Amino acid sequence: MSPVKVQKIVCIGAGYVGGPTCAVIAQKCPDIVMTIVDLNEARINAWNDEEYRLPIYEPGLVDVVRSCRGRNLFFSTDVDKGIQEADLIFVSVNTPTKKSGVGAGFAADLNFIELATRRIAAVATSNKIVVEKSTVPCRTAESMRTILEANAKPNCRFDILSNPEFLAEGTAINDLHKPDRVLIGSLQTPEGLDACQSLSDVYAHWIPRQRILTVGLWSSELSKLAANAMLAQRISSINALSAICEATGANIDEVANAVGYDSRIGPKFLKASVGFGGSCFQKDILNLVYLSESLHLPGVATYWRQVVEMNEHQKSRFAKRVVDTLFNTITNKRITVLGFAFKADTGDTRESAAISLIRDFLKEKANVNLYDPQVEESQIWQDLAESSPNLTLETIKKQVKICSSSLEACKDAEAVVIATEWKEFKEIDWEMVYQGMNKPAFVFDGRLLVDAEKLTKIGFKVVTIGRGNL
Ligand SMILES: NC(=O)c1ccc[n+]([C@@H]2O[C@H](COP(=O)([O-])OP(=O)(O)OC[C@H]3O[C@@H](n4cnc5c(N)ncnc54)[C@H](O)[C@@H]3O)[C@@H](O)[C@H]2O)c1
Ligand SMILES: O=c1ccn([C@@H]2O[C@H](COP(=O)(O)OP(=O)(O)O[C@H]3O[C@H](CO)[C@@H](O)[C@H](O)[C@H]3O)[C@@H](O)[C@H]2O)c(=O)[nH]1
Repeated sequence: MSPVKVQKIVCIGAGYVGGPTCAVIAQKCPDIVMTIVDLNEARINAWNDEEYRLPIYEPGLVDVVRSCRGRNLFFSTDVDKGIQEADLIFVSVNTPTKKSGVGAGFAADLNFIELATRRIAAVATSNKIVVEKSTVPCRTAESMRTILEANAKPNCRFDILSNPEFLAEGTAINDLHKPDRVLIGSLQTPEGLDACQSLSDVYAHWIPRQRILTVGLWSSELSKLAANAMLAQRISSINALSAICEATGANIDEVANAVGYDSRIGPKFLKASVGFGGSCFQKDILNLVYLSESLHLPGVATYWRQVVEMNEHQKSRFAKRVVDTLFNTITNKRITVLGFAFKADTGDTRESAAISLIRDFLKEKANVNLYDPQVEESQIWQDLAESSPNLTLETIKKQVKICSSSLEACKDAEAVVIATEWKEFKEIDWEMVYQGMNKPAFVFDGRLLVDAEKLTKIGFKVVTIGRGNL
């Protein structure tokens, strides 16, 4: 046998990973036909939208899709046809934290992976390379292989690879064009190594070979969880230090800068914040916690769990600081929350710190004005309803007003809380905001975004994460 030259790829799952990743593969590999399939018809329709109103907001994505959709990039709901025609299948479905049953609240829900795997086995009529793109617990590839082999048609073989994705939302296109590395895990058998070579050849269209790391399957799966756990751990560490700064008069930016100058530590991912969000960090760490417990390593599980607990503490600590500073009550006061996405340059709200903040403000019976430049209104109502199950949506809508600009949102407010680091919040006409607010006018900067000294000169009382009150 020799490595198969990949000509047709299907990606199952047209989400935040499948969409951008495979659009970039199509852009960089004009000799490969790429089809992205999904059961969600509305999502596929949006990917095919004539005006390019795509289902996710990601800078640069529209240009990539525009350059190859209809040429060698296709979006479809016909999952079976996609599977049958492809030589290589990416499985890029969601793997959320389990909500019930064994491991609820920690383990990854692998139901979507299993359904996609069973579908591949049921409809494939030729050999396939099956690539785990989703983030999964260590040894999931083994379960996939068992399912595929037990249901394979005669003369139909499956080789399984792990190829976790490391893109971050908001910078996905740049991350895909110039990744730090591409990781491919395979069985170390001749067939496994051939499959690995086939996928490496796809990436080698635009990524230098020395950045394509090939390892064993289980190392690849675990490396993805490890990378996210270590990134999140840095944020929890700097956030823990931000609490000490607030109590001592040290400045977290100065501390992070001084610490990050050490080349063994490095400057990235040391930005203190109101807490990390996103669909991955919390989910993947809890997954690691569950894995550690299943392996009878409770000390290891406790260590990683603390990274998530610190994050929860940071979010509630910040909400409490708002209440404490506003003279211990925010009942009936108008609080403006700027930003609802979990970070700038995305419309994604999964695990966004803003959701926890607003939930806490609603508990205190505050009125909230909210503005985010990208998040859809329907998504905001859904997130707020889910986070405050004891309140009816009608009550929430009485307390929360979604505004169409920062200026509108800040009008008549007692305090502005910056929850997401959108660049436009830095550039607001703060003089005008000040004039329209009740006095004393407070700004709570949960993202180290605005120039606190400048705002103080205007007249604001500025409270910044990781700094004592000015
Ligand atoms: N979002 C990120 O930035 C990111 C980055 C790296 C890795 N990941 C991982 O990648 C995976 C996908 O994440 P995402 O954010 O793209 O999820 P997502 O929810 O945006 O997309 C998953 C898609 O899969 C579809 N799907 C589920 N089961 C299906 C099936 N059987 N057949 C066809 N379609 C099916 C869903 O309809 C959905 O559209 C997860 O495991 C996640 O942890 C995510
Ligand atoms: O110094 C920092 C850096 C990030 N954040 C916050 O951390 C969260 C996650 O940010 P980021 O990692 O940039 O975005 P994600 O899209 O969640 O990407 C992470 O999760 C993905 C899914 O697994 C991985 O592929 C990426 O490598 C990994 O960075 C966001 O709320 C950020 O605001 C901070 O508070 N301080």
